[in-house]
Amino acid sequence: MNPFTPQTTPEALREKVSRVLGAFKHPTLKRDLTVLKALHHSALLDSTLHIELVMPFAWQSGFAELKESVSAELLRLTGATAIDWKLIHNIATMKRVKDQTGVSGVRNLIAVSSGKGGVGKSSTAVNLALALAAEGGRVGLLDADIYGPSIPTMLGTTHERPTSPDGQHMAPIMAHGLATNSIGYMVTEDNAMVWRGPMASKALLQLLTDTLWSELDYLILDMPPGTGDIQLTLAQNIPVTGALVVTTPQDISLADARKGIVMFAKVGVPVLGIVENMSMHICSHCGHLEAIFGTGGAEKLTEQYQCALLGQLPLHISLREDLDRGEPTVVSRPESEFTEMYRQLAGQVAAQLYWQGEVILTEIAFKAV
Ligand SMILES: Nc1ncnc2c1ncn2[C@@H]1O[C@H](COP(=O)(O)OP(=O)(O)OP(=O)(O)O)[C@@H](O)[C@H]1O
Repeated sequence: MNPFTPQTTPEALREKVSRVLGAFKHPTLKRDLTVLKALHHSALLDSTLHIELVMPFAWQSGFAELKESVSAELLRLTGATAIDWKLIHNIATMKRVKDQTGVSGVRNLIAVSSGKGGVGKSSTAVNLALALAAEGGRVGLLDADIYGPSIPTMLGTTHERPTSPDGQHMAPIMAHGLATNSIGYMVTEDNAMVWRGPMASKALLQLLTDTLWSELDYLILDMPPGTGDIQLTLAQNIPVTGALVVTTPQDISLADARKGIVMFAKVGVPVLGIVENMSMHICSHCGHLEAIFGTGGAEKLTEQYQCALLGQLPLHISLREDLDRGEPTVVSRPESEFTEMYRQLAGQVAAQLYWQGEVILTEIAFKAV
């Protein structure tokens, strides 16, 4: 036992640790760690301070910043010579649209949408899913973009085919640690193009419910682009927890993003916020920044609709090249500034989902095998 702290009781130690944790400020903490009851365990053993936190949303980056910011203060206050930190994620299941029953095994379903095609919705969905996993969540990705299922290409899984362990359900295809499924695994692109509205929506609902998702904290749904009947049907019938709208800063894209926000509002799906993709072009030769699609548009949109601007991603050739190779940036360049941006986005999405919603008790997950 450290000579400075022989008299520290477990209660007094907990109180000290709580006070320091409670003062920590972070963009993902709308209320502090003591309000969250995050401190699960603290003990001082052989001069080592053991701290165990339990968080209800994916928080690995926030945790790293916490350690960096408060460790010196904790060592000083407790007389410990080292800290053994532990973070456990027990991710909360949040209330869904109109109290719908969830998908078996899935705690939270996040729809990634866009008012128009080509703004980088699928790219965002893929990198966001991987970033949420890096932040500590168990994550799945469902490609619902029936007219252009690009997820298998982006994950390098185009040759995979789902298997069925019971002749009725599909086992998801695992890629870079994500549980995935896509209409692209089952039909060729030419076939997908002829699907009509009701058929497409039905196929997607089936894909969602007939996949044997393992226990997932977050299932990312890459929606078909646009705000037509299919999107409306999906938004109405899928037990979505929250939606993101991806846009570029360009006027036309913003006008469409606006339609997306209105569509989700109509069916009572909470919009977690806007993601601005291709905010700035970064030249791969000289690093020069250029606002090809204009600036400030998404900010205006978030002011108008009072929703959060969750992240701004640049337009950069390596982001596209990584996706074309089936090795998304978040996994192929984990130390890059782009990965950092996606991880920040993931942290914001996870936090926003938690703070904006209402926690429900996790249902006992049962698999229909
Ligand atoms: N930030 C970015 N930097 C560079 N390239 C990007 C970026 N975002 C997307 N792209 C590229 O732009 C193209 C279109 O992206 P993506 O398929 O994600 O768009 P989408 O909105 O999902 O399109 P659709 O609606 O047609 O499915 C892809 O080739 C992708 O690699």
